[in-house]
Parts: sequence; C-alpha cells; structure tokens
Amino acid sequence: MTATLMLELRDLGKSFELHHQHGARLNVLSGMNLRLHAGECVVLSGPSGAGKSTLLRVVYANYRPSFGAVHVRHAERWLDLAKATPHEVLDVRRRTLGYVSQFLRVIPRVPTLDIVAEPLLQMGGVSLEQARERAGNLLRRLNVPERLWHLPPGTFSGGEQQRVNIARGLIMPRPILLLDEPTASLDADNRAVVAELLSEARAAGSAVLGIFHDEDMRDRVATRLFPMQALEAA
Ligand SMILES: Nc1ncnc2c1ncn2[C@@H]1O[C@H](COP(=O)(O)OP(=O)(O)OP(=O)(O)O)[C@@H](O)[C@H]1O
Repeated sequence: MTATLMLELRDLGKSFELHHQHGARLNVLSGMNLRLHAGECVVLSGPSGAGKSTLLRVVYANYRPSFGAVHVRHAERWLDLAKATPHEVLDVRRRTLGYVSQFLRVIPRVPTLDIVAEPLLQMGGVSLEQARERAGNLLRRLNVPERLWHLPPGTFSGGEQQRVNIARGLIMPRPILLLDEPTASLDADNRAVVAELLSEARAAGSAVLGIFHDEDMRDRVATRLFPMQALEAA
C-alpha cells in the first residue's frame, strides 16, 4: 500500500531583505521540492546556515515563501499555506501541523501538567481529567519528576523545560510534526525516550520533518535524509 502524501513543497524559494545593508537580499532557499508521506521521518541535513530552520518556519507559516507552494493535506483537502489566510493557518496549526522547537514558551503561573494538557483540551472531546492523565503519562515517560508537575516550568532546568515542551508537542496525535532540534540539550536516556515517542507517532500515521544535529539521534529517527546546501548571497 502506498503511504498517503501529507506535505508537498514545490519550487519553494525564500529570500530575506537585509534592511541594514541597503536592501540587499539574502537567498536562503531556492527551487526546493520535497514530498513527505504519512509514517516517514525526513531529517534535514546540511551545514549551519543552509536554511534548515528557515524551511521549517516556512512550512509552519511563520515566514511566507518568496516563491513556490507549501501544499498541506488538511481535513481531507489540500491547502497551499503560501496563499492561506491567517484564519486558515491557525486552523491548520490546531488540527494538522505540530511544531516543537528546543524552547518552551512559558505561560506564567500555569502549572506544568496543564501546559502539557492544553493542546489536547483545545482539540475537544476529552475531559480535563483525561487530558491531565495523558499529560502525566508523557511527563513520567520523559522522566520529569512528579513533584514538578504542579509548578510552572519557568524555573526548571533547560533539559526539564525541553522535556515539558516535547510532552506538550506530542500529546496530540498530529498528521504532520515539525521538529527543530527538540532534543538539543537532553541526555542519552531522554533522547532514547524521544526516539521511542517519535516512532510511536509515525506508527500512528504522523509524517515527521525535523532537524537533529546529534548524529546518533538522526540515525535513530530518520527514515530518509534531505540534504541542503547554503546558497550564495545575491
Ligand atoms: N529573519 C531573518 N532575516 C534575515 N536573515 C535570516 C532570517 N532568518 C534566517 N536568516 C538567515 O538565513 C540563513 C539560514 O538560517 P537558518 O537558521 O535557516 O540555517 P540553519 O541551516 O537552520 O542553521 P543552523 O544549523 O546553524 O541552525 C542564515 O544565513 C541566517 O542568517
């Protein structure tokens, strides 16, 4: 059986105008084509500055591409995020596209358990207790001590915050998951847990597109590498 196509980038280009350099343009992505299917994990590889994070930000619609299309399978139809309205982008993020970076956006005074449970509650269909139970299970697997669950994560260590962020990013089954170095400061045991969680997400049908600088992690999670090169400044 052929896996379902979930994301297709066609002839994608992105350049930045450098205002402090008299409007010079920096070409970061050009003529990029990429197809991502359900169940695969494509890892972007290439030197620093090749545009890996920029590509993920374009797919998540933080940046609008300068050229080309970002076709996403959303609610059984195709949508080009390059042309989507802000309302459509929000709906795609709520139901289809997850994004996990290495940084947790801390919400003051909200306890860890509720920060992790929130995306599931927003989706609806589960009770507060069910969402908290699922959040607790994930935090336990990621070795976040139970004594921390009822505290806001603002004072947690970098690695603890990163694990809270991963739990929040993975609590909802997402058709497409974007990962920007989510394991950057995790120890080997916790990296292994994340690799396991990603393989469960893939088995459940998620299509994963990510950046992992750690070679061991890359080898463990990637079903395919997508090499990228830095372009010359225009
Ligand atoms: N908002 C922006 N404005 C101007 N230039 C930018 C912007 N975002 C990224 N760039 C430039 O685009 C290029 C690619 O950056 P990007 O962060 O995508 O690379 P990367 O491959 O993810 O690098 P690394 O592996 O070091 O994280 C860099 O030269 C960077 O300075």
